[in-house]
Amino acid sequence: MLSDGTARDRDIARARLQFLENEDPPPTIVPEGIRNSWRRCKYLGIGTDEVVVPYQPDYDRESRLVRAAAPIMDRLERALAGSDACVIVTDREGWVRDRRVGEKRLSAHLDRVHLAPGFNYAEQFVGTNGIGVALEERRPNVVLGTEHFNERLQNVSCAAAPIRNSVTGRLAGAMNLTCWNGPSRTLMAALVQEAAADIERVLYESSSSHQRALLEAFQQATHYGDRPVLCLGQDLVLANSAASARLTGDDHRLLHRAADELGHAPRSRKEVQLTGGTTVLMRCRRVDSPAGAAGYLLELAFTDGPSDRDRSPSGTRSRTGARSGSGARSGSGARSGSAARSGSRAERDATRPWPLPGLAGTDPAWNTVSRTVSRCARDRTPLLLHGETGTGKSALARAAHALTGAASAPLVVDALDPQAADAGAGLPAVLRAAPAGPGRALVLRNVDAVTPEQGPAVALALEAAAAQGTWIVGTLHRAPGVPEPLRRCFVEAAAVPALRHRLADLPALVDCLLRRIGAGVECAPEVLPLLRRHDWPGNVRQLNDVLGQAAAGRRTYRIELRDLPPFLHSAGSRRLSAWEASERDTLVQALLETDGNKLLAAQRLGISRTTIYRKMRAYGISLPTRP
Ligand SMILES: Nc1ncnc2c1ncn2[C@@H]1O[C@H](COP(=O)(O)OP(=O)(O)OP(=O)(O)O)[C@@H](O)[C@H]1O
Repeated sequence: MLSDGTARDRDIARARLQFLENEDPPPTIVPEGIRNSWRRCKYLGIGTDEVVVPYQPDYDRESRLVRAAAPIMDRLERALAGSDACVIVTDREGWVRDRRVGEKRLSAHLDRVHLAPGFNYAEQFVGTNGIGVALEERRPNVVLGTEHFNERLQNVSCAAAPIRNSVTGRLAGAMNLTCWNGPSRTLMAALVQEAAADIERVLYESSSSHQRALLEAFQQATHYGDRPVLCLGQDLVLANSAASARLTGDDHRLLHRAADELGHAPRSRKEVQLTGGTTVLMRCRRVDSPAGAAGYLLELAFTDGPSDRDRSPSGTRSRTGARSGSGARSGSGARSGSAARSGSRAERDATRPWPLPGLAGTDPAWNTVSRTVSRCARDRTPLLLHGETGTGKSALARAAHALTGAASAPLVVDALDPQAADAGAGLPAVLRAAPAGPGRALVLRNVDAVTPEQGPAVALALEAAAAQGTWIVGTLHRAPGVPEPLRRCFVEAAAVPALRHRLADLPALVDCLLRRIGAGVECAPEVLPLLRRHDWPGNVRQLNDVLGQAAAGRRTYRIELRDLPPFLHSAGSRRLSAWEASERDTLVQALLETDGNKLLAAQRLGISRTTIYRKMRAYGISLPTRP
């Protein structure tokens, strides 16, 4: 830890000022983690001289995290009594849940900068700080004095470490130690990491015996080698990277059903056809815990459709499916384990971004599908892309085709287009008329909408185009939907991940889509967390529409919470009637206009405050508190 006057502090302070005036921070002076955080802060337009953070005084003081952290916080409070140090625990969104301070002056200072229970210290509100960086980058870090983005935090230093739920692998919160500038940074970092590990251990011990049994079985099975392993419990899915890269959430359900059908045989094998058409041989073992059957451990061997890495140099054709871990939204914990240990080529490839022109994303499943589509475009391998609507199937084909240096864009034909789907020879005729030859690409959207009558003629037209060198791509929402005569037209298949399964890509996608919408349009910092809460059934297309409409109707230079459509402010899972949807929208509008003040909103709508609370609960409305 350095005192205010050290040369390093001065250099960092100077680099920060230059950075604020648009110079990139010199890597020799500013550590990489800090540089990256400063860039994120600048992108989000975070203030540098005022601490303005959301506050929610009503939170669960008995949450699992708070209970797990309590004995560790008690111990640290005793150890740090009278010292110039403070320990803080936050939840995974950065809300401060507990704080213990050694001495009064530091306590008063932290109150002034709102580093106190009920306030949110995520990076998107306060800028570079230990808690924010630990949660954003999911790793321990130290932020010293002038490295803080906000000037008001520069007379303290902090070390923080993420707290993970070791069963699900998910982030649970962060542990942070803050003190006046001065003490040794190594000690701070070591102390905070040890405390985070202790909380993780308590969390593990408080998990169910089913979950612990599954995790143990999973760890044993993945300890050696990198064969695909999947563990399925009632509320938990564990997959190593070799399995998660090739299975979708629907595949998990199929495999679960197949395992159930095997009954109670201690070890058995079964062949299962996955949603992408690939067949997998699963070896299944039931996992028991002291409380009964916990779930299944499946060791998988993909018996057809070798993946990228198995493709021989002589050009043997293959089928691939790609997707990252799954099911997190359906109430199951999902994690990818042993990626570091296994390190097969497919896994390493998945972590390497594969940028395509005009598209954003670096999620492993997105990287894998981008790489597959590019290879197919280069080799003219007919490809079937499946994934929910708006995930970017046509966009991928367009971008990969452009990357081959082709002069013309792909011709996109939609089998659902009434003209193409015309009962006469409509669709086959449209396909036959498409310009064909090397350098051309033909995308047939909604392949599954081709009628049985049209199927044979459409297959012939696609084969004829492919024979002339045209790259053929088919898109549809669910892989098994390809009608029989058309199956033979496609040599490879790949899954495009849903947006809710790659939410880490959200900031890059928002950035990319806003650039398309127009120069200078940006989002207020509190917008991204709200976008992250949504499921996005319409995927990137829906995100694009929401941003486009919000940008068109924005009242200031940037998109604010109140510019977003009301459905984003509510998290209800039930389908609403038209009347209910309109009631919810009116409620959200009133709350936004009164800055979340329920009393004012109730008065404005002529209803009681109790009613407004009840309706907010019923519709799942929770407006982030505005600073
Ligand atoms: N990774 C991405 N980066 C930027 N924009 C994207 C990305 N993925 C999709 N989009 C945009 O989202 C919109 C929808 O994409 P696209 O039409 O390719 O979806 P799709 O999966 O083919 O949909 P459908 O199944 O309905 O045909 C397009 O505007 C596209 O440019």
